[in-house]
Amino acid sequence: MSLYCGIACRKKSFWCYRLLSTYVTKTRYLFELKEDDDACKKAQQTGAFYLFHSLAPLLQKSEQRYQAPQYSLLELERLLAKFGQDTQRIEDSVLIGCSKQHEAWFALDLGLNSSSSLNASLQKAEMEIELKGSFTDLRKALFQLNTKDASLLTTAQALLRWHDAHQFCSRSGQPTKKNVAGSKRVCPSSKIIYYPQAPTRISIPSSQMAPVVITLVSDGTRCLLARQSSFPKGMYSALAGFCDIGESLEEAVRREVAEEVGLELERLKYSASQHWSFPNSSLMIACHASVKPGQTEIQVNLKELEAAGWFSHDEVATALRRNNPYTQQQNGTFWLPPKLAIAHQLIKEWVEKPSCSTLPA
Ligand SMILES: NC(=O)c1ccc[n+]([C@@H]2O[C@H](COP(=O)([O-])OP(=O)(O)OC[C@H]3O[C@@H](n4cnc5c(N)ncnc54)[C@H](O)[C@@H]3O)[C@@H](O)[C@H]2O)c1
Ligand SMILES: [Mg+2]
Repeated sequence: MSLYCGIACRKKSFWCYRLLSTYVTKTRYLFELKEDDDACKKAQQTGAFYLFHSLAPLLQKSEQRYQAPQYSLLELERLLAKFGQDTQRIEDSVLIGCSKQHEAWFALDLGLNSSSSLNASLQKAEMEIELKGSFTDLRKALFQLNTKDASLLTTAQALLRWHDAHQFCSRSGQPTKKNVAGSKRVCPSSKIIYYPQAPTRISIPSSQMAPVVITLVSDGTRCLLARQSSFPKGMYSALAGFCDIGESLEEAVRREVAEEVGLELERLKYSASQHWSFPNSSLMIACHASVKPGQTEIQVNLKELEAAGWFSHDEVATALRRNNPYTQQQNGTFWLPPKLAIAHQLIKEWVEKPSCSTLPA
């Protein structure tokens, strides 16, 4: 087993970006902004903002086409000042993506009640005159926008709507606070962390199921297994991760693999699903995926994983035969999740049919 305990070279950020594909570096850059408020605040300085009013995006017409204008932080601050608003309102913005060159994109709704500023929301008509555009119902706007803007604004609206609906903790009743990127909200009193989809974490049994993708990556002869520090000693599993709001399952699979081990997928194929209760209700959606031969160098994201590695067919088939690893665990022996876990089913499926035919990712 060639186990990479990933040497992440810290260069201003979590990883050095050499050798990683554009897609992987972009994914990891966004992961960093979601995890690090200071990094996200810094990204706002050079980023671009899309504007909404009561969940309707601002569109401007140029020639016969509509486009969604972007504003710099400075332009936004000037606009707010012009209408007597403090710049605190910018704290309501959410991270929605970035360019290949790592220009971060944010969305800000000027019409929803602000949880960061005491100012009232801005009047729609006045803003449209000032901005020479119109705040347009998103369903209508989707017919007028290019695919990139349509997808970005759909994610933006979902995130802005979620934050607007989760201003208070369902346990303490206290106001919740969003992180700079808007990838979560925390209640300072109950310490519950809310993620865009469902309330999660500690003690609040979620009435919803958070969608989670779990992927067994193969390079044709080996499969990729990983472990978190929270796993029982010696246990390795497939890569798993919560879907982000606005994401398709395929996008979530590709993003999670890029974030966690720095690999870009070539193909993926749905396998099965499972309800999973730990730590809260999740809907596990399991896939097989493959990487291009020769593009198999793992770069472990040490903020998420303790280790990851490629395991041969024989090693995994042997591990599957270990029926109760807790009693049989010897030093250096790795073992797999229990039969009940869909990770076990995925791995067993791969051992029985190593070349599960997969579809383009
Ligand atoms: N049934 C199985 O075979 C199996 C195998 C592996 C993992 N899992 C489950 O999959 C889930 C996701 O695995 P992971 O921890 O690698 O996820 P992950 O890779 O997304 O990392 C967890 C992080 O995601 C963030 N996050 C985003 N949305 C979240 C939400 N709705 N709830 C909680 N955290 C959220 C948090 O920052 C959290 O620390 C876990 O609950 C785990 O129990 C199940
Ligand atoms: Mg994970």
